[in-house]
Parts: sequence; structure tokens; C-alpha cells
Amino acid sequence: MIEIDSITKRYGDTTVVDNVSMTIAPHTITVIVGTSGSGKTTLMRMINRLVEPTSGEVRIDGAPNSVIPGHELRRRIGYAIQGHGLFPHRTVAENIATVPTLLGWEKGRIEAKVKELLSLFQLDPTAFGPRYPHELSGGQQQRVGVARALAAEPNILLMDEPFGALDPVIRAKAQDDLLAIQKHFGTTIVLVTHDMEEAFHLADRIAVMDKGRIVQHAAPEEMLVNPATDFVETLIGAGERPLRLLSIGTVGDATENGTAEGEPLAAEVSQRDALSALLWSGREALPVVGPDGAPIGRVTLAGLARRAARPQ
Ligand SMILES: Nc1ncnc2c1ncn2[C@@H]1O[C@H](COP(=O)(O)OP(=O)(O)OP(=O)(O)O)[C@@H](O)[C@H]1O
Repeated sequence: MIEIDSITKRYGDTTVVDNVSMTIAPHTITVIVGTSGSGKTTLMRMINRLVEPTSGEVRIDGAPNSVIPGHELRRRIGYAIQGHGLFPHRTVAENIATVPTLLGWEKGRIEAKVKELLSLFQLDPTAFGPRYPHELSGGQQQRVGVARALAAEPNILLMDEPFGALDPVIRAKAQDDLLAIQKHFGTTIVLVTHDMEEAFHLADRIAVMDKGRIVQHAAPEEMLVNPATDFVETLIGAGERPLRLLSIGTVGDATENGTAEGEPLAAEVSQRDALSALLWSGREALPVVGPDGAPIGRVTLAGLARRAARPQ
């Protein structure tokens, strides 16, 4: 658990983060959004002490981060940034091995970890391990950046606009990879983004920052239904609300009894994607299949329309 307790950061007379308190539950994804310059990066960097607070404290599993030795902080908290920050003169394998090497892991354990992570990110260890960063595409470099941040098996991963530079297709893939990896390792993730679509896709909780303060910290559904301020409402995009509600839920949650004709949808697909498929196919209903490909029911236009409507 990460407890941010009355934390403030000032540069001269300017207060950049203003008395923020927030508790982040283990094994969850918290996404920080807000206008440019609202203090998102500064707040996040006070968790791993890349920025020292002016006042207040951050506790990690109950211990103030100011008393946790640097090497332990680096092991427990991974950090991935936009542009990935890979070392250009080190191979992919050496890049991923950076923190485990600093921590003195034995060679065999490091090699096994590098292999495991490259495989998890769908990069063949034999082909990609010996390459240098400039021999990879932007999307591949970004995956190596996240793999490196995860190498020392951190409980916590901080991510600052990690997918900002990626094109929409690779970005969607990277987000899904991240969700799968978060499930696999149970990592607690704090991620800063400008992209509300990304926030709603990834977040268990969203924190909205405005002028150094958290104006709302809530589950995505709660924020959509009850935005705390006009600013939150504007940021969410009031016109997008029904579609955002659908993007949070899966087809599995919207499956009804019955059968339907047409191309089946997987239960884990978002309801928003299901709506899209229904509209595109011109059908009122499509079949839904479980993980084993067996039919489990159907999803209907009418059912999705009910789910997209303002909850009563
Ligand atoms: N080292 C510093 N010295 C002085 N001011 C700083 C320093 N670092 C950040 N700031 C200021 O603090 C404010 C918040 O910066 P921060 O990077 O946290 O915002 P942000 O919400 O992450 O912005 P963006 O979305 O544009 O990345 C900005 O006005 C910035 O200019």
C-alpha cells in the first residue's frame, strides 16, 4: 500500500503539489490525469523520491519512504517513462538486467529473468536480447523500457506517459500487455497520462489533478456518474460518458441468455468494442464465446443501450 499523506512541493514561491493525500491499494492501477503543469509528474516522483517533498510524507507498506534505503526503494519501485530512456550502448538484455546487476543478483538468475520478461512482452529472447536499442522499433523499445522497470520484481511500478509516443494500434496493444502483466505479477501501478481513453481503459481508480490538488480520486464508474467538479466533467468529456461507461465493462458482464447469428465476440472484449461490432454488422445481437471458444450467450444492442444510459 502507498499512503500519500499531506504532501506538498514548492519551488520558491510556487506551490506545485498542494497538500495532497491519497491512499493507493496494493495490486491496483491508479491513473493520474489532469491539465499540463498540474503537478502529476511531481506527485508521482515523490513516491520514489526522485523529488523530495517540501512537507508531508509518503509511506510504503507503512514505512516512510524517507527511511527506506535507496537500493531497496529501487528494487521495490520500478520506473518507466515516455521515450523509455534505454541505455543506447547496452544491449536489450543488458538494459533489462540493469537493476538486478546493481543489486548483485547471480548471473543465472539475471539471465532467467531477462528471458522471462522478453517472452512475456512477446520478444524472442534469442533474437532481441543481443540487439541494441536503435535496432528496435519504437514500440519494441517501449516494451523493453517497461520490462527493464519490472526486472527486479518491484511491488510498485511508476509510469510517466509510458505510451505517449506510440501510434494508436501499438498503444492499444501495449495497454493490453500492461493489464496482462499487472495480473501476472500483481504489481501496484501508478500511471500518469493525458489520454482519458487510456485512463478509463486501465484504471481501477482515477485521480484528477488541477493546480496541484487532487479534485477527485474515484473508481472510473463513480467519476462518470458523479463528477466532483465542472473541471472533472470537462476532462471526462461529458459527450463521451455513455461510451466510456461501456469501455469499462466487458461483454462477459453484459451477456444475456439466448443465441444469435454472426461473428462471435469474446467475453473479455469491452462492451464498447461489442457496440462497435454490433453497429458495424447491422445486427441486433451477436453470440458471445468463453475463453474455450464455447458459446455462453449473446450480447444485444438493446442491452448495451441500457448499460450506456445514466444509472438511476
Ligand atoms: N525542478 C523544478 N523547478 C521549478 N519548477 C518545476 C520543477 N519541476 C516542475 N516544476 C513546475 O511544476 C509544475 C508541475 O510540473 P509537473 O511536471 O509535475 O506537471 P505535470 O502535471 O506532470 O505536467 P505535464 O502534463 O505537462 O507533464 C510545472 O509548472 C513545472 O514548471
